[in-house]
Amino acid sequence: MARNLARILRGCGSLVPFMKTPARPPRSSSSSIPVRTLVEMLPSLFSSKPRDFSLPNSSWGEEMMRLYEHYNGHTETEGEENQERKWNRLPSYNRSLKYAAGGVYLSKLIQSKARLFTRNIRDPGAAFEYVLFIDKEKEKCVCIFQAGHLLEGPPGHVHGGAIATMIDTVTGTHASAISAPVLTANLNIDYRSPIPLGSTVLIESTLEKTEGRKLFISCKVTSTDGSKRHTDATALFVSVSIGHLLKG
Ligand SMILES: CCCCCCCCCCCCCC(=O)SCCNC(=O)CCNC(=O)[C@H](O)C(C)(C)COP(=O)(O)OP(=O)(O)OC[C@H]1O[C@@H](n2cnc3c(N)ncnc32)[C@H](O)[C@@H]1OP(=O)(O)O
Repeated sequence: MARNLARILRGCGSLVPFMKTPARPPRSSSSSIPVRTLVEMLPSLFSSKPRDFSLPNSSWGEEMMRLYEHYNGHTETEGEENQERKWNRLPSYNRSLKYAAGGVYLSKLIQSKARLFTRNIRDPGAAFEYVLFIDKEKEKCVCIFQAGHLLEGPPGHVHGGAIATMIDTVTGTHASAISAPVLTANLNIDYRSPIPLGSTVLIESTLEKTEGRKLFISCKVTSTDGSKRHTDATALFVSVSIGHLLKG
């Protein structure tokens, strides 16, 4: 039993930042974790509160904060029929453990060290700072994205791969909110104008239709005042079983 737990926890080294890890006692052998240490670690493994990356931090600029405050819990009236759209913030964590299905899958996910790479950069503001809001009907998502200096591609501008990452993340989170788990089957991107490094932009996604396991989502990236179109995209997500995810 203790040996099995040790194996899971070794494969789980990336969880350590979330645990109140006691000072490591001397080991009797290089490959085993003392049972006492395991017992001390277990409660915090399952009760630790992960950091919600969608909450403001000190790196957020004025525009990011202004828009965050605008969308957070905000209700908009739009269209000729004066339809109301209420925006709800989606929390965002850097690990999948929270979404694990339990049993055999839980231990496999722990061993896989699953984590979301956009939420895995330690230096706040250095790369992907973003927060997503979704409407109650789950037809639309809006993301406020501040692009940090590590995302440079063309001098002074955001790398196209980083833009693709954000589009995949926004549309993928949108699709997951409707029918998790999903995988991206297809992503088409038109880059229309470069995004200045350090700027804040809006990424909006719209659910176009669903067909069986398929979700078709469109996406656009604009300046925050809407005057400049940076990028257009369409994405297809296919909802899959957890078994499909694990078999790779
Ligand atoms: C609140 C929520 C929070 C969540 C937080 C998480 C945030 C995460 C955000 C980050 C998100 C990051 C997300 C990522 O980065 S996901 C990582 C990148 N994506 C992948 O690695 C996916 C790899 N591909 C596969 O695993 C399989 O091919 C999939 C699962 C996609 C389908 O294999 P499966 O065996 O299951 O199904 P099927 O082959 O019978 O196809 C089913 C249907 O789909 C149609 N089809 C398939 N492919 C294409 C195609 N290319 N164009 C057009 N159509 C396509 C196909 O014709 C069929 O249609 P129909 O005949 O039924 O009409």
